[in-house]
Amino acid sequence: MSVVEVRGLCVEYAPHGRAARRSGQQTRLAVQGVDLTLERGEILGVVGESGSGKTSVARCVAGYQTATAGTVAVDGTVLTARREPRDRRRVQMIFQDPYSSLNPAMTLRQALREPIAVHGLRPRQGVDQRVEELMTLVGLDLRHLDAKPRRLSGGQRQRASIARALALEPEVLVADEPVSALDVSVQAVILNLLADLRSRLDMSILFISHDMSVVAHLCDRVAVMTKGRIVETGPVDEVFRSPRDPYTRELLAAVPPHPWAEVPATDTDAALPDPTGQ
Ligand SMILES: Nc1ncnc2c1ncn2[C@@H]1O[C@H](COP(=O)(O)OP(=O)(O)OP(=O)(O)O)[C@@H](O)[C@H]1O
Repeated sequence: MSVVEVRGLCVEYAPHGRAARRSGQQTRLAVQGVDLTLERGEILGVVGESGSGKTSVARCVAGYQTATAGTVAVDGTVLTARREPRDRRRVQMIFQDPYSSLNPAMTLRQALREPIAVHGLRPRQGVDQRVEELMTLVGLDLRHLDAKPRRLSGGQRQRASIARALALEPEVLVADEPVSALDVSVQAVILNLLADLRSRLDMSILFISHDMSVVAHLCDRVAVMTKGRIVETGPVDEVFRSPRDPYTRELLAAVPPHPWAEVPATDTDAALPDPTGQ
């Protein structure tokens, strides 16, 4: 059984604010009947230009957005945006800007302890050990435990937001453009971390990106989205070798090879100067 099954998903946005309504702005159909499946341990890329509806699909899967029509099932159970905490935990989202999931006032230790404690995922005496395990899992040095997010580099912050998502022991990670805001040298490092988490934890990942070369680097399958619809789905190498849809061909033609595509996957982020000065 697929770990995520999306059927006939539609998302409509009403015009926002009185001025928009007065000026006769129409309801926006951002997602128009999307079907998707994510298999266990798979990384599925959803790729398309800005405004194609990728984030709206991602938010519905993670339970941040109410669908106008259609269903999202996780492990065969249909979940709406109103989820019980137990179900909300099953799908975790990471964002382009890791600040959006990290409280600037909290140290990493506090940020990682909190979800474990709130959801009662470890007995009290096991929480600190779990926090350290999570730091190690995402490749963060334990000396950063008492740092606040602003003291970290962009790559370290993204690692921390991944650790926080993993603290909830999700079955699925939804990653919305998680490397788009990072320096090119750090992008490959975070992509390799996601690939590593998939192999080590058998994690299933829905990976949203506008960048075909990033998708080619990381994903097993790709769904190509434009104007709220999926126009092509298939194994990444097949879609790249012989794209069937004209829009996919257009996307591929527009993308130069990524600067890091040939770079060996060493941990360049860890080699950055330590912003905590320690
Ligand atoms: N909260 C909202 N209210 C109104 N319209 C919205 C809202 N969120 C998204 N939209 C519109 O819905 C369409 C799809 O947006 P969405 O963010 O899902 O696409 P995207 O492919 O992820 O684009 P981007 O990469 O720019 O985020 C766009 O036209 C966008 O302007």
